[in-house]
Amino acid sequence: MNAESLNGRLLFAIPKKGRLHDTCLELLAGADIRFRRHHRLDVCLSLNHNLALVFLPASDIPSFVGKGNVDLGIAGHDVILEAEMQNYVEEVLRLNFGKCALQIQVPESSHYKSAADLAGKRVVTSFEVLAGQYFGKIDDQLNLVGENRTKIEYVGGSVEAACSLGLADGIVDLVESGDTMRAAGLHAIETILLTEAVLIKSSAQKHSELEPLIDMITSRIAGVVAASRHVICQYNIPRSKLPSATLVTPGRRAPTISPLEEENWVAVSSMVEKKNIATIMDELMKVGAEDILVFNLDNCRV
Ligand SMILES: Nc1ncnc2c1ncn2[C@@H]1O[C@H](COP(=O)(O)OP(=O)(O)OP(=O)(O)O)[C@@H](O)[C@H]1O
Ligand SMILES: O=P(O)(O)OC[C@H]1O[C@H](OP(=O)(O)OP(=O)(O)O)[C@H](O)[C@@H]1O
Repeated sequence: MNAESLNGRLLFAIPKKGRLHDTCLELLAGADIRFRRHHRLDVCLSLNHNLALVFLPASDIPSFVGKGNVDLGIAGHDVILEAEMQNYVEEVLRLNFGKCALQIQVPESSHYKSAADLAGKRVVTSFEVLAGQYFGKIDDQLNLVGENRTKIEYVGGSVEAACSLGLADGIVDLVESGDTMRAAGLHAIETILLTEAVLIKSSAQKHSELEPLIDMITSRIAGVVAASRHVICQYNIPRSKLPSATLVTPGRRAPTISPLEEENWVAVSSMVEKKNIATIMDELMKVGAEDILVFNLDNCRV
């Protein structure tokens, strides 16, 4: 492939490894963006759209999109803020994965109870901008100046080892399950930010001839994301109990109701949020539903 073969193509940046990579590939498959990635090659042409995928380090994607080097990308909300690209990229769609929290953590054995207790101490992090802004405000409130201000040290990884190595009094890092934090003998004392993966485009992208393709990709990915959040719930119920059941499963517009061969019984089918399904099934049983079945959705446009 040469540079000319990219001419006129939409460039779509995808994290090349790490936490977001696998789910991004699932989204591309769900959006029917086909490609063949050659071993060790980070740029590849789509086989069925006028676009090329660019596999980049997750933390570089906001700057590539913000500076207009690529048109579209998937990145954590956290790294957009860390790269200070929030005014240069537009967050088009929240993607409902890569959810975690940027938290201030200290050794469980320490006496630090809040970020203010750590002010003036040593904090190690890969998020020096966000940590710097957060502690900067606290330092200002406490009128700390010069050497007395909080010392933010950057490390590229293994942040959680910093306290036990004696390099830090506290750290700022991402937490999802909390396993990494607990394994390192740390606990969280404050949350700086909640984050998830987002689809981003360059703010300068408006009115480009690529806009229709961006809109189509956005709509396809939105469909895959919506499908992952929902299930189809189907059940049988006596017609007389339908009013209470449809309060439990109102559907997006309305539930689909079909007559059964058995007199006075109907089958109901309705889209519901996956996270509520257990409670919904409990409620449906209480109002007299039977034969409750739940199906995953592969894809949708809602
Ligand atoms: N434990 C986690 N659970 C969910 N999402 C996470 C988790 N850790 C990180 N993320 C999200 O994934 C993004 C990439 O994190 P990852 O740990 O893969 O980065 P990385 O290894 O530094 O990637 P790269 O080196 O390629 O930049 C983070 O910016 C965050 O948005
Ligand atoms: O709360 P948990 O579920 O344990 O997740 C938190 C860990 O996940 C991320 O690192 P990751 O495992 O992606 O690897 P990295 O440190 O190499 O970036 C993050 O930096 C934490 O170390």
